[in-house]
Amino acid sequence: MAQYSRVRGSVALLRLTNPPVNALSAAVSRDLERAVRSACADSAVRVLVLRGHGGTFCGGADIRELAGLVDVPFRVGVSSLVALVDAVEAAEKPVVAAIEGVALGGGLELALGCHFRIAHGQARLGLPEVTLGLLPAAGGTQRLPRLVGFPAALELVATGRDVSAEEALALGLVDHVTDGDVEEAAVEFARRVADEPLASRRLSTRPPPRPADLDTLLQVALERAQRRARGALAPVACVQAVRAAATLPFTQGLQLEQELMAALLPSNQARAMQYCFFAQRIVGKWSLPGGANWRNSPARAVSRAAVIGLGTMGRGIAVSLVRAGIPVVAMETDEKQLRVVTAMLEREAAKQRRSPDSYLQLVQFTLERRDLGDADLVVEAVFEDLALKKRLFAELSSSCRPDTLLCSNTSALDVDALAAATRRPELVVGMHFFAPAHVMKLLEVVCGARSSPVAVATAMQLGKRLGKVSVAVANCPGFAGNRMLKPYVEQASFLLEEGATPQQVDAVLEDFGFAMGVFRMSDLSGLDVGWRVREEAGLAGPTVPPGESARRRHGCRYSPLADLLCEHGRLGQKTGRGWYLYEGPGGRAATPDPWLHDFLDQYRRRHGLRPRRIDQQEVLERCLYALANEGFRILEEGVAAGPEDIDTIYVLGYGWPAHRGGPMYHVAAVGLPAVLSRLEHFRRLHPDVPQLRPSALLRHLVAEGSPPISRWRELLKGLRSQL
Ligand SMILES: CCC/C=C/C(=O)SCCNC(=O)CCNC(=O)[C@H](O)C(C)(C)COP(=O)([O-])OP(=O)([O-])OC[C@H]1O[C@@H](n2cnc3c(N)ncnc32)[C@H](O)[C@@H]1OP(=O)([O-])[O-]
Repeated sequence: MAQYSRVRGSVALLRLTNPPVNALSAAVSRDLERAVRSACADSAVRVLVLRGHGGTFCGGADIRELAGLVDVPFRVGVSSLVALVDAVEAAEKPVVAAIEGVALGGGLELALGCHFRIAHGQARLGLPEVTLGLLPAAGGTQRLPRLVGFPAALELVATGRDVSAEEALALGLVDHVTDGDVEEAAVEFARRVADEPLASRRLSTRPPPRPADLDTLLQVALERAQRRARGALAPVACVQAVRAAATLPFTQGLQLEQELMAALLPSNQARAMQYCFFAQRIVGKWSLPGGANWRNSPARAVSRAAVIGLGTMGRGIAVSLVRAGIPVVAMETDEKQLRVVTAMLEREAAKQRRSPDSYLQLVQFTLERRDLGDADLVVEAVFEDLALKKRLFAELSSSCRPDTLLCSNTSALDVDALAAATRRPELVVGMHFFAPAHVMKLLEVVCGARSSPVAVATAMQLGKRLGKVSVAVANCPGFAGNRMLKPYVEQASFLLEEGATPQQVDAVLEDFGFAMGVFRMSDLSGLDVGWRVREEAGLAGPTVPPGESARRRHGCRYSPLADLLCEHGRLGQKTGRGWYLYEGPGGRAATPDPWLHDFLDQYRRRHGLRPRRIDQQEVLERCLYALANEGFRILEEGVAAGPEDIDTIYVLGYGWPAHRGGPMYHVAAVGLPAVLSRLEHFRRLHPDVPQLRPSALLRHLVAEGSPPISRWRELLKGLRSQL
């Protein structure tokens, strides 16, 4: 696990070995500590270089231990790591960290215990513990501010953001960056510093920097963390721990860090976030009914891509591709959009500290379909209109190379219908990005009935290359994410009919931890999007069969409230009014609108609906259980392979709070029998709402004694699966 060998006579080279990411399990930490002590005791050794095996320094503490998934008490992992970092820092001989790949979490804390840090130019460094519901508890919150100052330390610890080697150098986090061999550079560096005094290099003994505005800075950071945490405990604890570095001596700061960690480690929030971490890895292990899977189906290389349509979605997709270094041919007729995408690329280049040209030269704008001919993969991102898309796919099928993959960014339309319009249905898949596509981490890969393993593998792999988490789902209206949104939005609308207000419903959902309540979200994305879909489905507008009552469709309850707002020209933020009032068209600040409240009153009167007081619990249960119930149906039909897929989609694509794990994790945590009983209760009260009828899978799981969520995937394999 950790060996040392002597190189160039007096340099001890320690190699941390625990593939795939050299995680510091309790055993590995202890082993490395022993190796450090023996190297220090070796009189032939003057200086130590610490590196990781296989191109990675260290991915941090072993999350499986912290999450209680292996048979090692989590506190043992923490204390072994603390002891290791302390031993490294206390060494009487200089220790140089040679960082390549990543130094994350406990891995960076280990590097902070070293006296010098050398990084490869491509390395990434960070303290992502907060994303696991934890904090850096091997001295990271105390050493980092002593090295890089409070503003940077507060930001890095509370957000978990990782930085490039270049940024790390600018922050003072590393001493030197090399684009050559990091081990060689570190050994060279070590020989130069072998005789340097170490006192000032031990961060625990350094006084923390004290800028004049430190108190204000700490207060602002705490308030910001509280505001942004939306109920999550870890970001606030992170700031409290870093703040201790300003007010307490090192050992007492460390003590507080440990106490905060002891509170976070066994918390439900940390469990939920660690579940999310593993869920995001499980979803990469896709399989298809014929036996093809992530292991046996290699992806095709994508060295040139094309994007059709540079509207909101296409622009973000093009930027994502360019950022990943993939040349893009972008087809768009509207010159205004070309200017927008150019400006976006310039901004992105500045963010990544690259020259604008390095990005702009990767994009070729065109009006001609023949220029797409050479692409390995085309992503269509035109208007959401099935007939238009089918025409386009038919044309692409004749104008592109026969092996070009044809992908659609549709968010709900039938991928099989698009495939059927081509002469290569096996090379058609859905690639459903989420807006803004260069920011959002989720990609739904929609596998059509005829999509080939290579098409699925290539789309999944491309998503990963773009820095996203790809989730494979089967083709059905709305796929997994948008399909589950429908009953959720519907319940919210029914609640308005029954007496709630948009701000009441949103406040409950935002208190739960959603980035945005359902009505604010609908105003942001535009009410007309759903209106168009409902018109096409014969639910709204002129296509509704004559004689259909306003509040019923196909014998079931229907709320026309959103349609009525659209008819009043209230399309959301873009028109300056929707469920809320905004400063003007394009405004962002939502305020309650007296017009809407009058409108709701009149609507209720017109339909003989007597408003009643609706409590928070009912809002939460009706909205969230209806959504999760649809999730069970999706699992039952095999549209998604497991609860981890649905939870990943909701956390990364729909603002579901990670500290609550995702909709399926949430209902499992509440208890399936309780959820079933509440759904049965609501179903009795609303017999004309089919979405409240508990799904067969939920009933089945309850009948089986509510097995833990980690077993559902296996149980589902016995059911019909499209994946
Ligand atoms: C104690 C004091 C406080 C300290 C706390 C910490 O350090 S908390 C930790 C703070 N650190 C972090 O939060 C960093 C978490 N890790 C990452 O961000 C990424 O894994 C990566 C960037 C290191 C590599 O990305 P990549 O795309 O190349 O690879 P990939 O992501 O697909 O993973 C490959 C396999 O490795 C597994 N695995 C990974 N890390 C760990 C781990 N620490 N542990 C255990 N396992 C880990 C992962 O599950 C997967 O297993 P599978 O499915 O094959 O059975």
